[in-house]
Amino acid sequence: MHPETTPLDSARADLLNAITPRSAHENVPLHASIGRFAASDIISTVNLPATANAAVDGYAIDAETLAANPDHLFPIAGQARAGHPFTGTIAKDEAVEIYTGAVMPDGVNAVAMHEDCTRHDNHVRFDKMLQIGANNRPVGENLAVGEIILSAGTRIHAPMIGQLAAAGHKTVDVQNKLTATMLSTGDEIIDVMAADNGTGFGQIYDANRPMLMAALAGEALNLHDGGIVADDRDALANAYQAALVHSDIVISSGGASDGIEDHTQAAMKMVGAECALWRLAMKPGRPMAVGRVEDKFIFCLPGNPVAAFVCAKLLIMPLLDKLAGGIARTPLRVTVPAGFSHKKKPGRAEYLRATLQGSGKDQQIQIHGRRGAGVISSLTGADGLVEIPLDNAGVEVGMPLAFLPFVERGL
Ligand SMILES: Nc1nc2c(c(=O)[nH]1)N[C@H]1C(S)=C(S)[C@@H](COP(=O)(O)OP(=O)(O)OC[C@H]3O[C@@H](n4cnc5c(N)ncnc54)[C@H](O)[C@@H]3O)O[C@H]1N2
Ligand code: MOO
Repeated sequence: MHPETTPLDSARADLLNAITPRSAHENVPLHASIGRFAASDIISTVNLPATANAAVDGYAIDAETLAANPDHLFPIAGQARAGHPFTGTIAKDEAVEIYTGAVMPDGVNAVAMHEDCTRHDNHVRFDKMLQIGANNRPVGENLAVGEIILSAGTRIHAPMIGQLAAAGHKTVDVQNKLTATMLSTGDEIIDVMAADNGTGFGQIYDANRPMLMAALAGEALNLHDGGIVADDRDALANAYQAALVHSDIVISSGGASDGIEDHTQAAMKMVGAECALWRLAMKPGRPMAVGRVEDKFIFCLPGNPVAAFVCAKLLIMPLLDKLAGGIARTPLRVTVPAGFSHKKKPGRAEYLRATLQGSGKDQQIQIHGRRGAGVISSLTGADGLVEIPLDNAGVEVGMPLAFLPFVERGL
């Protein structure tokens, strides 16, 4: 008998609903706000640019004077460079030599590129007509007073840091980091960093903890290394309990299923966790479990490394966003035709590792690597995941499917 499973979307939605976001926040220097969640709206108190300025190198004039006198040889009244504004006065029939980024002086309203002008000593003739406002960047073109620079809950990325710096913000009010402990379970698992003599018969190196800690490293988390715990329910319960003292979340991998050596369910009970989810209708990732202890969460990832990685990305990351006071991210889904066929029974969504091949109309999704849930090499070199929906009974070439890109191939 197959146990009940929950579709990923409804599991994620229910868990998101069950989360009360943390509200503590702190002020951090601008450069340290990368990857953090804005704690409040930041409204611009400035116009950017603050003054109209030239968008090209050339000559600034009054466009109406030029329209009335196309052949006029404009005397050059002076020079305006970025950081060196022209502060003199300009008569209607005069021009200013101007460079990109220089403040537009009073009395001119358009800039001609020098390629479109003919210079005669200290005069210039314009070879083309100009519209008022041509080649100048108006006040507030980038950002106007009163506009939102950043909404509360937004995850701060590099362009936002650029915009905040441009608007004069030295610090940002961000949500506090969550604290998480990552541990691996299994009698067969040994720590690659601590092993002097390789693996013994039947032993394997811990791949999940280094991989998952690396995957979560940029996620506004204080990450603690909870080490490796034996296949023993008391040891696992003790490890959960110890981690819960200082962590908002505990993430374990392995022992999530219900074999004789799978102790996560029992250990969660022992620490008083209420089972908020057990078993997802997806492959890989079926044994995934989530327990809740007051406002803290225990995430029990399946032991198979690909299953652990996929569950961390698709289920845990959005939950962490919300828990940290941010807007839960929804992965980008791009619909692309399948370049492969695949047999599958309805009732379980599948997330296969994939690459995008070809371009334009010929772009197709191809399966990357071998298929098992333990095959880490299917993740290395993949561009992303392809989702084969739960109800789908198989894939034929040309069938449109959702492709979920990994960040490594995003910009
Ligand atoms: N009778 C059934 N057997 C299994 C089922 C099932 O429904 N009925 N589910 C299968 C699925 S699906 C998965 S996924 C696995 C996961 O189960 P567990 O979470 O209990 O994982 P383990 O048994 O502990 O380990 C599975 C596999 O992964 C290796 N592993 C574990 N931890 C690590 C680590 N830190 N680094 C590298 N590799 C790790 C472990 O050695 C096993 O090979 O269960 C299926 N079985
Ligand atoms: O669904 Mo398992 O999670 O095949 O690896």
